[in-house]
Amino acid sequence: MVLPELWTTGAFAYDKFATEAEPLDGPTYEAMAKAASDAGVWLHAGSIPERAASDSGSAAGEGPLYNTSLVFSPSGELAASYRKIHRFGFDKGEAVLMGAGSELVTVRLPETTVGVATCYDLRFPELFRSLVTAGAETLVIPAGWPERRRPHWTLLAQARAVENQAYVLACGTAGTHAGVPQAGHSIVVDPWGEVLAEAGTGEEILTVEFDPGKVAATREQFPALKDRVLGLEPPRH
Ligand SMILES: NC(=O)CCC(=O)C(=O)O
Repeated sequence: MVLPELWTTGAFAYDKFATEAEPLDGPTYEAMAKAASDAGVWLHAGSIPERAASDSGSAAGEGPLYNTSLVFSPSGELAASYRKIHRFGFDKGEAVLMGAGSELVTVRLPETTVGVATCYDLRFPELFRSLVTAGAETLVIPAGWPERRRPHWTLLAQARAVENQAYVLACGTAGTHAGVPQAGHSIVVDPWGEVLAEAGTGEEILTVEFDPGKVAATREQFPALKDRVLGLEPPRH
């Protein structure tokens, strides 16, 4: 199960990031750990505004903020957390308010290895290539993507699937966040680039069954990933 980005505050509700921020193991962590174990499922619980502990040991609440995703196992254990690496700089909000993550995160499930990214990360193919190099076969992307740029959302989700020969599960917010209409349109794309399921603009539960073995089969039948040329030099002039 996958939830969207910053659903506890609203993706574009910059004024709420600091006031609604939680430590990693705060109330949302508790509720989502219980939800995962009650349902007995792997749960990517979307992201929260995380208030990290202060390095300097000063009073609680003064550490940096991060846009942090949480992934729980079916027993309710935290399997992984991921701090969004590419902050949305367009209107300064996130890039000013949040710190940047610096670590790639993959999670081994029994059926597939998941690579984790968040929203704006979708625009940066090198992140996904690094995740695939680290073993990812399924790319999971919670997002708060605006309706205004919905064509980019579906195009980029398909592009990341095709170029990496991986499943893409991208879950977007619905409704209006701080005056910005959201795209919704959560989407599941297979390693060949075919859209297996796509939601509408409104709130919706999207259910899809997929074959994790299709990643290896696609990579074997059409081995484009093996033909990469790495380490190209910049032009000399
Ligand atoms: N929440 C986000 O990262 C917004 C990204 C976005 O609107 C875009 O890339 O376009």
